[in-house]
Amino acid sequence: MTTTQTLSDGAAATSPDAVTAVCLRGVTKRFGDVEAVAGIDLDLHQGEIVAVLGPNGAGKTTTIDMVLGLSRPTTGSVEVLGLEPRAAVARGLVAAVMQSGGLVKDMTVRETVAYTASLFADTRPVDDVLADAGISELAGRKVGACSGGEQQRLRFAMALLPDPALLLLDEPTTGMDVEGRRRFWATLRADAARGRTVVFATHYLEEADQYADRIVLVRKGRVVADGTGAEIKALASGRTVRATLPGAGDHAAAIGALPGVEGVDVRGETVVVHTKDSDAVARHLLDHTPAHDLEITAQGLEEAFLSLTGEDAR
Ligand SMILES: Nc1ncnc2c1ncn2[C@@H]1O[C@H](COP(=O)(O)OP(=O)(O)OP(=O)(O)O)[C@@H](O)[C@H]1O
Repeated sequence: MTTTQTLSDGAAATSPDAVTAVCLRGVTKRFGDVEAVAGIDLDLHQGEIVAVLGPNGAGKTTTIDMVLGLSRPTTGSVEVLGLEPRAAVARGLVAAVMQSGGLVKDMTVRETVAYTASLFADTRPVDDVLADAGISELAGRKVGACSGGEQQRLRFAMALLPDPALLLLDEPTTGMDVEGRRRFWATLRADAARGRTVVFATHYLEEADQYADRIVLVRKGRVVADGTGAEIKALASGRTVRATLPGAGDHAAAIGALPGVEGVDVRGETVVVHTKDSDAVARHLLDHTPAHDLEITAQGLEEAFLSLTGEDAR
């Protein structure tokens, strides 16, 4: 897939006159020979929970860094709530939870949050953000004694201090257990209902599908699909038809020419066909070849993701 597939306007929670939370226009970012972001146009709306989904090296972190004003695009423009990213951050409108760094092991959880609060002119009460992040009971614990998931929730508490209109999260639930994850998303969902825009980067279609209103799929620095979880899954709703086929090699070309067929693998006397129209393939195999023992399977979520972002994605 080389062109962006815009499947919905993603504006369900938005009134027509709402300010766009994040606006990217023709954004590229180069590091020497590497084009980490290769031309992204994107509008994210207030109150949306958006997953930026893509494999390693797709450009997710680079894009988030530009939205945070940590780096500037090579070309194009980034606006956050109508402002230049650094101006939006300086006003406390944007906060982020990144994967690592930013914590002092010898400080307690409460000291860490209180210290961060002291850096802002105006923040929410420390106890409130500890409670929202589900770590009130850990307040007196040294950061170094907290698990990875607990440290991630501590970063989340710190990010909630300025009550940001836009919250950016890079792999937010790494290390969290099931209950921690559930609480985390429940908090984010409640905040989004009050208008906070939440953008998170993830490798997992399942997490994106479960928690995001909208999934922006990136691959090699470009947006390759943009829509709800159901829409993204439908894009890759192919099936696999497997059959025993004596002389499979002689039939491969004809099978490959059938409508909807995306790939044909011949492994000895077994043929494996990836297709959007499994009925047509099954009909052809049974009517025009000596195929037998047909099996038709639907693609799982992870396969759908791989077929949209893999090397052979069209
Ligand atoms: N500071 C840098 N210098 C050189 N290359 C960089 C730099 N930062 C990122 N890259 C490259 O840009 C590309 C995109 O990286 P990025 O970290 O944005 O991907 P990602 O989608 O966040 O990946 P991951 O899921 O692995 O975190 C990669 O090829 C990466 O190696």
